[in-house]
Amino acid sequence: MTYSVKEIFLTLQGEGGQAGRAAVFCRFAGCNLWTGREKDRASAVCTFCDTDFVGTNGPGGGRFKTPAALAAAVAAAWTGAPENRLVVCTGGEPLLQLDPPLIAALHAEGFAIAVETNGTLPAPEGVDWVCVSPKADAPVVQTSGQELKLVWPQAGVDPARFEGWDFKRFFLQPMDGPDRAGATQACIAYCLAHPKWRLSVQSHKYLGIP
Ligand SMILES: C[S@@+](CC[C@H](N)C(=O)[O-])C[C@H]1O[C@@H](n2cnc3c(N)ncnc32)[C@H](O)[C@@H]1O
Ligand SMILES: Nc1nc2[nH]cc(C(=O)O)c2c(=O)[nH]1
Ligand code: SF4
Ligand SMILES: [Mg+2]
Repeated sequence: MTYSVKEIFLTLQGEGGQAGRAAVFCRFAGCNLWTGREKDRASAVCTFCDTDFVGTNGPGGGRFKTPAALAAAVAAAWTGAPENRLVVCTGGEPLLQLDPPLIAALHAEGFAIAVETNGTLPAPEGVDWVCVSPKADAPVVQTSGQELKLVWPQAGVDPARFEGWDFKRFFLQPMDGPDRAGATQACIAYCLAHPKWRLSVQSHKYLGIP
């Protein structure tokens, strides 16, 4: 298949349990919960998205005709020493496009593969790190993985809803937007009262890195 990619860039993972780790981000174009157009935001299933995932015109983006071509572009973005290579497949919704041939090609380039997903599609075999971030009005089918990272507060979502799911760690990530400061205070208070949950700050936004 042809893969549509918005952008490919090297940075530090800013969020969750691998925060601080160097990674190539492969941001796939398109999402099943929002068109990405502002005029559709209010009527979308997911209304708080902080990301431009429309089109293939970002740095390193494009349409890749083969898994090997996309894996080579990811490898070319890795400029550090060869060990501990990590690619974070995000989007948009990466599980609309990440398929077994691409997983094989990324592994062949020496990468561990992480995904950031809304959980509405099953993760294929072979993904090394699954981060599910549930959205209030979108049924989740991927209820296991390395981390569950809930953007919070989300109207009508009690974190306790997810506590029986099969994840190694549970994170609350303050919702960025007009009241990020208030969301951060609410997440801190929740984690102090419910120590199953840890705080995930979007550290890249404070550091001024991508
Ligand atoms: C842009 S999404 C792409 C991956 C996938 N579609 C998903 O939602 O998990 C990447 C991460 O950013 C989180 N995110 C999106 N908008 C956010 C916001 N306004 N504040 C905090 N986190 C946000 C998502 O929940 C997800 O964990
Ligand atoms: N540095 C950095 N870390 C991230 N972790 C998840 C991100 C995403 O947009 O999926 C992201 C991102 O966009 N930048
Ligand atoms: S599911 Fe993810 S990519 Fe899609 S609109 Fe929501 S946060 Fe953005
Ligand atoms: Mg982001």
